[in-house]
Amino acid sequence: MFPDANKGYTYDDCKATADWLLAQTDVRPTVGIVCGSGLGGLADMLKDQVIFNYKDIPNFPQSTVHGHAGRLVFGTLKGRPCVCMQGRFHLYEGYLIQKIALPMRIFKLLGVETVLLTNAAGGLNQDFKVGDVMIIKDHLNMPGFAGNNPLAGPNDERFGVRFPCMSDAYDRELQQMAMDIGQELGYGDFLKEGVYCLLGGPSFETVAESRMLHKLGVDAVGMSTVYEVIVARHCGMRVFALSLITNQVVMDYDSGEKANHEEVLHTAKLRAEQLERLVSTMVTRIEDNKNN
Ligand SMILES: O=P(O)(O)O[C@@H]1C[C@H](O)[C@@H](CO)O1
Ligand SMILES: Nc1nc2[nH]cnc2c(=O)[nH]1
Repeated sequence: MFPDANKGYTYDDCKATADWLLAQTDVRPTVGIVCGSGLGGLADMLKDQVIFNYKDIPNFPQSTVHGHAGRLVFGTLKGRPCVCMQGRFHLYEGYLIQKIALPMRIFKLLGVETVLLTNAAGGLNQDFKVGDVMIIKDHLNMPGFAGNNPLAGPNDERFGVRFPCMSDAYDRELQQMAMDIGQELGYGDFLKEGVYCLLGGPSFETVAESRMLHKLGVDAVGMSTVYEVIVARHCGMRVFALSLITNQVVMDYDSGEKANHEEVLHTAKLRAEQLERLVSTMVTRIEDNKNN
C-alpha cells in the first residue's frame, strides 16, 4: 500500500516549481499556512490574492478530498506576505509519501521561514470537547514506526541533514504565542494543548485502536500534518500546528456515535472564524517580532 520510498522529488524539481510560482507573483511569502479539512476559509482572508489551482502547478499533487479546495493562494494578511495551501494531501489518497510533504520544500524555496498548519482531528483526551482547539506540542508518527517517513530515500543536504532532530519539532515560542493570543481573544475555554498521532486512514479508528492510542498518551488522532512537519523541520523552517477537535473518538462499544467526515466538516464550519482570527493574529505577531 505504501509508495516506493526511493522515488522522491529532486531539489531541481522543487526549485523548478518554486521558480515557476515566483515568476507569476510579486508576493514573497515568509509565512506558509496549510489548511485542514473544512478550514480553507483561512486563505480567503488574504488580500491581493494570486491564486493557482493545484492542477496548473508543475509537480504538484491534486486534492481529492471534500473540504480541500486544491488551490495555492498567495497574498497578504494585514500587510504580511503569505502563501496558503487551501487543501493538503494525505497518505490514504494514494500519494507517494514524499509527494504529500513536497509543498513544504516548495515553501522553503519560496522564502518561507515559518509554517502554520491546521488539521481536523478526533479527540481522545477525555477533557477535550468537540470544538476545542489543541495546540500540538508533539506527535506520534505511527506509520513511521514501520519505516514510512517522508525523508526515507537519498538525502539532499541542500534541504537538510540526514538525521534531523525532532524533539524540538514544534516551536515552543510559537506555542506560547498562540496561548497568549488565544487568551487575549477570549478563547481560553476551548484552547488546549496535546500530542497528535498520525494514522494512515482513511478508515476511522476501531474501539480497540482508540483505547490503545489513549493508553499511549495520545490526545488527538488524525490523518495528516506529521509528514509536513518532518519535512518542514528538515529544511529548517519553524513549525506551529493546531488540531480542531471535530469529533470525540469512540472508545466504548455501547456508544451510538459513529465518526464521519460530515461531522468533521460541520464542526470545522462552526469554529472556522475563530481559528482564522487566531492564525491571522499569529501571522502579524510573528512578523512584528521579527522587526523588533
Ligand atoms: O487534512 P486534515 O487532517 O484536516 O483532514 C482530516 C483527516 C481526514 O482527511 C479527514 C477525516 O474527516 O479530515
Ligand atoms: N484518524 C482520525 N482522523 C480524524 N480527522 C478528524 N476526525 C478524525 C478521527 O476521529 N480520526
